[in-house]
Amino acid sequence: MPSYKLIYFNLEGRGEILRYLFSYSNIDFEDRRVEFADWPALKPTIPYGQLPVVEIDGVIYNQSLAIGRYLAKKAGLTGKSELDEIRVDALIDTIDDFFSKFPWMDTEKAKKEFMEKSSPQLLAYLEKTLGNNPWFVGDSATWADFFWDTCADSFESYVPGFAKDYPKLLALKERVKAIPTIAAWIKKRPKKIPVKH
Ligand SMILES: N[C@@H](CCC(=O)N[C@@H](CS)C(=O)NCC(=O)O)C(=O)O
Repeated sequence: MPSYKLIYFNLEGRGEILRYLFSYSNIDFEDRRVEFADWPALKPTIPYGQLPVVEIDGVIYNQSLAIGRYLAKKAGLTGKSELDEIRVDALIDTIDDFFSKFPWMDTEKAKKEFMEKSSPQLLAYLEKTLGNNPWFVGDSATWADFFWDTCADSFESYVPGFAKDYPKLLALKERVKAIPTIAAWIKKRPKKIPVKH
């Protein structure tokens, strides 16, 4: 088994999908959390100067979704057919587009306004895709379900209740969190630093 080290900030953010995927597959990984004060010195040593990265047997790989897809493939979480894989990737890319546009560093007001304006399109699409099924694609969980849960948790810490009108999407999050290996990870992970509102 290769040795895995995830390097990310002490946040859920873009690192948490990888922590979920490692945990789901019971793959041991070092969960290295970089302090913001140490980042300027570390940044030049990281390919493309951004986190997360994963070191596999001493070699650094970047881009969270490239790494996520590698782990999801190993776990059988990318979809059961080629067409299901398109559906899963489309969900991942759509949620990621939204995540990238979210004004993380802006004011609380700007975050709330962005959510009010832009989230209905995302949430309606996700709810329609889910329909009355337990998972977004096919009859079992995929990493798109996991990604929705981890990203929604990040949005929720800044704009509480942003998905309150979408009970099916909220129930999906609970379903992901109830998967035993994910539940075990959530129980042992470091507590989130509360966001000041
Ligand atoms: N597309 C990249 C985005 C990575 C990214 O934006 N990382 C941010 C944290 S979430 C970062 O490293 N910020 C610090 C910096 O750019 O100096 C990925 O998914 O890995």
